[in-house]
Amino acid sequence: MSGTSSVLNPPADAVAPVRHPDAPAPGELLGTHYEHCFGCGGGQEHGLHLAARAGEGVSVTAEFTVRAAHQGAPGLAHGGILATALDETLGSLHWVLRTIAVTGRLETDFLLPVPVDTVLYLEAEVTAVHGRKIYCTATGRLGGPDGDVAVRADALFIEVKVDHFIDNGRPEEIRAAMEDPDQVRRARAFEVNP
Ligand SMILES: CCCCC/C=C\C/C=C\C/C=C\C/C=C\CCCC(=O)SCCNC(=O)CCNC(=O)[C@H](O)C(C)(C)COP(=O)(O)OP(=O)(O)OC[C@H]1O[C@@H](n2cnc3c(N)ncnc32)[C@H](O)[C@@H]1OP(=O)(O)O
Repeated sequence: MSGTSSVLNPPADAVAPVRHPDAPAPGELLGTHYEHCFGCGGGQEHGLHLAARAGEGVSVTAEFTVRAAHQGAPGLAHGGILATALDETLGSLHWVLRTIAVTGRLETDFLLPVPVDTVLYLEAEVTAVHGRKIYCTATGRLGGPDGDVAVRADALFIEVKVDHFIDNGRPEEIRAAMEDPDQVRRARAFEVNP
């Protein structure tokens, strides 16, 4: 069973997404956007350590290996962790658009159970853009990039300025991030007009 709510259908005057001319080349490893991100950061012991690469067009691919720390039922990945992997992959699209955006809505279908030690092969693409609204979709497959779809998602991301994080984040982490030249460089890499 699959159905998507109407707010995830782009309006008639939405436009096709445009790959930013300075986007990383297809196949290039994107790296983390924040060291302590649960999805992609190296600084989270039980995080997903998801490694994403730029794809063709406005797309990315990623791999996530399910670990024992990610269980819900015995030996199986927790659904929320799988939704996180989809959300993180979708979030990585913004390296290719060079836009900072946050998840507004994420709708997920869980089609197959995903065992511990499985590699989930993820792919995400932007389908349309309407003002600040970025419509996108993602799949997670088992056995290889062309394997059976185990999870999928449709999502709406909303473009924000870097001030979204500076104004809302806990001051101690924001201070540390702003004092880290690598972090400032990474945040700017998302912005077309930093
Ligand atoms: C130097 C220091 C650096 C520090 C920063 C470091 C790194 C930063 C770099 C990158 C990080 C980027 C992202 C993180 C990456 C990956 C993680 C995975 C992604 C996530 O995990 S990210 C976390 C979860 N995420 C949130 O934490 C969002 C909480 N939320 C809000 O902060 C607001 O809610 C917001 C901003 C979304 C909107 O607020 P807003 O006031 O700006 O805009 P507004 O409400 O007007 O919406 C504008 C148009 O979007 C439509 N719209 C909005 N929400 C909708 C919904 N849910 N469903 C349907 N339509 C929706 C409206 O209907 C309107 O549509 P229309 O224009 O047609 O009227």
